[in-house]
Amino acid sequence: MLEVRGLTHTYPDGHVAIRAVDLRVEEGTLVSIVGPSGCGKSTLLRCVAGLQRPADGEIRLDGEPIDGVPDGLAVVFQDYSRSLYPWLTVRDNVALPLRRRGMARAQRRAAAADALESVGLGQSAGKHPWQLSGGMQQRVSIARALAFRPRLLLMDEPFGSVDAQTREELEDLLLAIRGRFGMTILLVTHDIDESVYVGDRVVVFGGSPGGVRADLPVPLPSPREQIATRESPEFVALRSEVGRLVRGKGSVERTA
Ligand SMILES: Nc1ncnc2c1ncn2[C@@H]1O[C@H](COP(=O)(O)OP(=O)(O)OP(=O)(O)O)[C@@H](O)[C@H]1O
Repeated sequence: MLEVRGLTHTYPDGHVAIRAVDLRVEEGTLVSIVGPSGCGKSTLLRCVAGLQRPADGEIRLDGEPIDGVPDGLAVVFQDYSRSLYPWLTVRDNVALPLRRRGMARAQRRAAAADALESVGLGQSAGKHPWQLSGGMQQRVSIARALAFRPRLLLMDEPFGSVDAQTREELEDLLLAIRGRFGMTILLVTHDIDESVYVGDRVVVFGGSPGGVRADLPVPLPSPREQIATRESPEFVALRSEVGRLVRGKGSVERTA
């Protein structure tokens, strides 16, 4: 369980990016966070990741306060090209964080191979990132995050740099991974359709300073399917509602 209470973050220049954010996420839930540019989504994620210390409020993961980067947490950012080391093989990129955690060599290789298999890149372990397409490189970033079996996976626009078809493949990969590993996931996205398609809940952020405008359950059955799910009346209705809320129209509600 992830609990965020009264979270406020002020940058050193005095800018208050988020104010009094409350959020509770049950274990194994995938929460999509959407909202207009600049409303503080990444700020929230960086505070939860322990990468920046909030001015006020608290964040607890399974009851333990987050103060610094917690164990069992992995982050995937949009810019895979800067997060992978070009001089290392795909296998070594995935295994590197395991080495830093003191895992023995044989275990590292096995964990990296398993993680690469689970993102469909078992055959590419010996290649270098620059030999792979953008979508494949982002799969490597996801494999690296999965390799040490995080309890909490934070993703900041992870599919923002790939083409539309690859994006759909990665969305389905994310759902498959969540089904297999069962970790809690916070996914920041600009894409309203994506927020509904992958989410168990959609949290709409807005305002300045940013805060939670709405927290909506996603009443769509699983498994989801790119065409049938997106055509369903429930999907269409929720996507419209989220769209209105993101644009600052529609009633503010917290229903999840
Ligand atoms: N290091 C910083 N110093 C000062 N202000 C910052 C800093 N980083 C972000 N901000 C400001 O804080 C606010 C929230 O930024 P943040 O990046 O969290 O928003 P966001 O919702 O993730 O935006 P986007 O969707 O465009 O990525 C913005 O007004 C931004 O300009």
